[in-house]
Amino acid sequence: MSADLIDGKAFAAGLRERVGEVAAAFAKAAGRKAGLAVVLVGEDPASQVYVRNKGRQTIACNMESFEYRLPAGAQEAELLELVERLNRDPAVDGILVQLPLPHHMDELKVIAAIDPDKDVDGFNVVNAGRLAVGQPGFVPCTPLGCMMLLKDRLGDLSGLDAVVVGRSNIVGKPMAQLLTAASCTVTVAHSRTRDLPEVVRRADIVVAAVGRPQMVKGDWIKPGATVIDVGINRVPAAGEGKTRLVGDVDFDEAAKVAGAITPVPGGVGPMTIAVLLRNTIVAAHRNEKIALEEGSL
Ligand SMILES: Nc1nc(=O)c2c([nH]1)NC[C@@H]1CN(c3ccc(C(=O)N[C@@H](CCC(=O)O)C(=O)O)cc3)C=[N+]21
Repeated sequence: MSADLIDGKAFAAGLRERVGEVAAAFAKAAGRKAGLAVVLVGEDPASQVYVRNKGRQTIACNMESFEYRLPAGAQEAELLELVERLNRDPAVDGILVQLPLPHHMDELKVIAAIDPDKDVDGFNVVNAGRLAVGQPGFVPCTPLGCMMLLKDRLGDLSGLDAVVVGRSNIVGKPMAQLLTAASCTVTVAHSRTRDLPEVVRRADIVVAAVGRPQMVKGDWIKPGATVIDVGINRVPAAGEGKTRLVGDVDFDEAAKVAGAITPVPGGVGPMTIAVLLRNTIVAAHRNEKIALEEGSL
């Protein structure tokens, strides 16, 4: 391996530290802690682990965590009612409804019900629109975390060729907009892109977010490029019933060619939750009309 490792886990720990300090000062100024509400529908074991981790980290950052669980069979109307209640609750600054939802629920409808100024996931169309036109709003946590890692590594990104592999609403599209706003020349590639390896080989910055284990190969990477791997795929591993996590990039191959690369786990994943906490403390300052010092996060 010749690439430098981009340590998302360490960067996320530093970000949580800063969020914790800002949140302590907020609690003093506002006379209450900032609050994040997380809603989980159903009993998916992986989702339960994530929700528990979010709650723990929220509390560790001097904020209040509110957890709500609905059974997998709950009606959509029940969830919408809960979201409305959280919208009105002044102790709640941020609302996250864990996705995916059960199939009988309309995710777009549920996300649309969240007050855009409490939508710390940045999934509401109002926040997508704000990002598209460059207004302040909430930016989805995973792409914002990727941008933080890129700027920390590369500084000014202007003029660089960036290729985003994947066009989802939660990663690919907002990622492309953030890179465009940072003056990169951006290509959005996906499963139907012709000669994908050739397209990726042009990139100074590769962001892989397609959800296909180890799809991006070493010979797709321009020597010295910066590779951000958003994929989190659980695959079978050696040993009876064993599994392991791999990204969308073939790490061992790509690390021989890239200038820098994020690992999975320990790369983008931990950044997602740290940025969620960052977005929540930003929301709290806006809700209480307390100024947040530029550069304190
Ligand atoms: N409304 C909503 N917002 C989300 O942000 C959201 C969601 N729904 N549904 C599920 C996905 C998934 N997600 C992850 C967050 C952190 C890690 C993470 O910290 N991963 C660790 C490894 C964790 C492990 O070992 O399983 C890592 O990459 O190092 C992974 C995945 C947020 N999501």
